[in-house]
Amino acid sequence: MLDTMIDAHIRCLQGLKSMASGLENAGAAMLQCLLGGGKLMICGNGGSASDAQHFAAEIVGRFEKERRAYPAVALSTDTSILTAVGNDYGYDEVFARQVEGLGRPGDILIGISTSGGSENVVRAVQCARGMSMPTIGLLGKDGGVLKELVDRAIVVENDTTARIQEAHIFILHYWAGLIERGLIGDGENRESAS
Ligand SMILES: O=C(CO)[C@@H](O)[C@H](O)[C@H](O)[C@H](O)COP(=O)(O)O
Ligand SMILES: [Zn+2]
Repeated sequence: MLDTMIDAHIRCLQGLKSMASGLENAGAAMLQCLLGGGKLMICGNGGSASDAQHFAAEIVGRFEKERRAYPAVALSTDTSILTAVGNDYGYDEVFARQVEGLGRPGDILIGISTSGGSENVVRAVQCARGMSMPTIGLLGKDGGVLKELVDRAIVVENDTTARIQEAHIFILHYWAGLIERGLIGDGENRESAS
């Protein structure tokens, strides 16, 4: 069981090598957004909510280097907003409503969904598009409906949700490093103490 899982995990990550240019371009778009004064908004359900929060923490806090803070917000964190919007408008609206309230043109929305089909992520992307916010989908399986909806689709083509999630967090760490190196520039490239 463990051996099989490890082998499947490695195969899944190996598959990312063929996605190098798409991954780099999406990371560069996020870097330009932050350098231009925009913010990253990230949403997803369950494990993908955790991934959204993890990534936001690495942008607002830090990844590996000492630097100033940059703006990123995970849309799964405010329980008052989630319960109010979920209760009054339905769970499908919990992310879209926050995009409408917090998003500005020039921000980027990153929707994370292993199936590519979560309705609340779909609606958030539709809302962002209506507000001229570029959208990135970090997806799995065949990319689902979100693959056709987002400006940039990153699809981990695997059928196992856990393997997709493991690849997603790897990609988010790759992006965090790429973005951080771009934010710091060559001169101030200091390792953080911890
Ligand atoms: O972490 C896991 C499964 O590994 C679950 O919590 C999983 O994220 C949830 O079932 C999500 O609701 C799945 O949504 P999505 O990835 O299909 O958009
Ligand atoms: Zn999981």
